[in-house]
Amino acid sequence: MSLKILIVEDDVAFGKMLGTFLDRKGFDVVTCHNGEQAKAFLEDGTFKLLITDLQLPDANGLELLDFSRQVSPNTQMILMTGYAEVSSAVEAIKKGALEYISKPFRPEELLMIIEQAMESEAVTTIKQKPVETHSDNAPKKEPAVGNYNNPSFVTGFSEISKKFNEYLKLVGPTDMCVLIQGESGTGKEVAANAIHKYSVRKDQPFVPVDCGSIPKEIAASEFFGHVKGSFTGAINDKKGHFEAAHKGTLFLDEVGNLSYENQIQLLRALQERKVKPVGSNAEIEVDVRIVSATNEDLIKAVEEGRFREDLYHRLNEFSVHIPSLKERQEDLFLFTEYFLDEANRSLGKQVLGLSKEVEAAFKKYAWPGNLRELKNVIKRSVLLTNGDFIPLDVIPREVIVASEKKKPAVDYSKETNEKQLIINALKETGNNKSRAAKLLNITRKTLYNKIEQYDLDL
Ligand SMILES: Nc1ncnc2c1ncn2[C@@H]1O[C@H](COP(=O)(O)OP(=O)(O)OP(=O)(O)O)[C@@H](O)[C@H]1O
Repeated sequence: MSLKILIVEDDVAFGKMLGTFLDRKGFDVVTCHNGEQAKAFLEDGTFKLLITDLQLPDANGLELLDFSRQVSPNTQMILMTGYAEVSSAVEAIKKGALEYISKPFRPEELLMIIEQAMESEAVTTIKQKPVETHSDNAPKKEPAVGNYNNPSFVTGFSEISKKFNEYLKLVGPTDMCVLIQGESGTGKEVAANAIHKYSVRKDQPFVPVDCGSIPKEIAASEFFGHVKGSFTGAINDKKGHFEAAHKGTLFLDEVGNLSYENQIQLLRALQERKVKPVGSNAEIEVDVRIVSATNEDLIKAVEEGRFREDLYHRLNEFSVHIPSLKERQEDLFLFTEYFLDEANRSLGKQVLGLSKEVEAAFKKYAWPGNLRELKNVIKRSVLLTNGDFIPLDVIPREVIVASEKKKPAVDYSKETNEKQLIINALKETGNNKSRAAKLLNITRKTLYNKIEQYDLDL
């Protein structure tokens, strides 16, 4: 007989993915989607482990915990929570839940908690059934589905990401010109789009313009349009980007690449809120919000006389620094999961996750190309992966070589600076107490005591 697990998850695809994963690992899994179904299963009294979402359409995980204690006292519980629900999770632990796991998480993390529980005999276990080998008749797996409110924008849960997203939300609804600064591939266009989506202009056009790729000779016609016959090649009237973005948002990417002459034209249009198409005498009024982005230091460009100071101040009514992937290291696996899901969907694949070796290499790599590089590496690897997990040999050489050069991770066993070590371990494990305790080489109970002793804010 194998260990019987009840999964309660209202996100049907995610529940199914977890169920399939654990089933393949040899557990006897039943998945349901609401509190009522869960209660009916629990009354049966045969489940050793209940893994439930905290928020269910008709119940709450804590309620299920109470219910389970009454009707099936031998059932242990793991709570799945959202980022902001840690206080309820702590309450659940106090009430006797075995552990909680913050979403989004990878199925392997859940497996680790289950295995630890089994090792510590918190869950009375009978041997698992043998793990299924891959066959063409194997049940189809659902791709991992994230838990994001907006399917195309991952906010991240590191402190720096939270702050950055807070800024986007605050400035979005205003009409301020925003300058987004950040390295290449960090998601500047995605952020500009988020600002647009947070504004009252959200149902109007969002027009992205790559200023780096417009030759300076035709920039005026690109921005302001032209009339037929105004220059050789102007065979028709053409609307410019300003007109196209009327009532919406114009996103000027790599704005630092505009020629000095184009900068003057742009400044004039912004000051007068009017544009004149090339070859026309008529001025057109435009109502456009400008969001621009740069990956160079524009202040330096101003100092060196390459960028006009007046335009810089005009564009920079509010500036936002977009963190590099290195700065938001804690979000690495959140983005990994998201891009994995995206790649699975676009390539028609069902890869479940990273192998342990790839996970370690990803952690050590510096990701100079940021999110774009991560996305590309994952898509390529998903394409080349035949099994459930991405193996090391499909990962680009540069990721492996660069990660091999790096020093090993911090040694958590040192007894100095205990509080900082605990903070680091919690950070490194995304606040997962079991894994943090393992890293620190202490029991989970000791870790909870230390958290209380040092008054660490969870
Ligand atoms: N928050 C996010 N959630 C999901 N995907 C993202 C996010 N940010 C960026 N991406 C993805 O990462 C890739 C790079 O993003 P984007 O093109 O916005 O970067 P960029 O900083 O504008 O790049 P460049 O400097 O080269 O213009 C895109 O494929 C985008 O979809």
